[in-house]
Amino acid sequence: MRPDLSRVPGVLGEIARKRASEVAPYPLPEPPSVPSFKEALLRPGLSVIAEVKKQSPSAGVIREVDPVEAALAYARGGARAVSVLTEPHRFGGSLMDLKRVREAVDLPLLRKDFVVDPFMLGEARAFGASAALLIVALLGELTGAYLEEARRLGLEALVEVHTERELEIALEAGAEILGINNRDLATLQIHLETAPRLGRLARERGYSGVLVAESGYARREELKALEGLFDAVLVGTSLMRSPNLEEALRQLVG
Ligand SMILES: O=C(O)c1ccccc1NCC(=O)[C@H](O)[C@H](O)COP(=O)(O)O
Repeated sequence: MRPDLSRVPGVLGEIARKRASEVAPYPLPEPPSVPSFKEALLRPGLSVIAEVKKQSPSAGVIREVDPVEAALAYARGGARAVSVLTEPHRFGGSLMDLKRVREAVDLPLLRKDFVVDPFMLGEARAFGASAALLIVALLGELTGAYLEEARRLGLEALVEVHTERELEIALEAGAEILGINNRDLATLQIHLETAPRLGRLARERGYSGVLVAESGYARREELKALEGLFDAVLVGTSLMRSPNLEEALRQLVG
């Protein structure tokens, strides 16, 4: 049940094909109990998923940081969930980061990686994630099958789209937590009107689940376009660039 990644363009394709080449199943530890990702995002007001992101293809090296320290600062600053990068080559993440953050904070954790094999879902659950990211641009028509496997494992899924076609696939697959990425993961270009546009379209198509806007947010006024439409926003780079993560988060959401 692996997607065909041969025609996935740009940076996204390079990262995904590398991750696919590395998947080698091994015995997984007993999964810990974890809090609900969805329930956390549905609390009143715009929820923030704060991302621990040491580096990225678009920003380069962002911050040398202990992921546990960053997650604790995010928790103090009011984050409702923490996204932990586990992709090692372009983001400097690891499953050990996820495990250590799980042991340090009570918030629900999102495994942020490029899931291209069902085994990566079992890893996410075993190392303490409440949810894993499923990128429709990678999984395509397999999105529904990966969603089913996640549910079987007791893992929630943030199903991420960037285009109208990907939105249709996500809705067809039965996504309950829908992420709309302002960033084109192939070209790295960011357009902040993407999330509101596709968020409105999702609601017009009858989607009543959780809506998450992702990427490119740095200032509170940029979040105004999300109010009344989105339940949550995922923010990484602008927080990680701030001298004080807790303060930056408080300023962002007030
Ligand atoms: O961030 C990148 O450069 C990137 C490149 C290729 C694939 C994915 C990438 N980022 C993943 C994300 O979407 C972001 O980490 C997340 O939405 C937070 O975005 P930001 O607040 O702009 O760091």
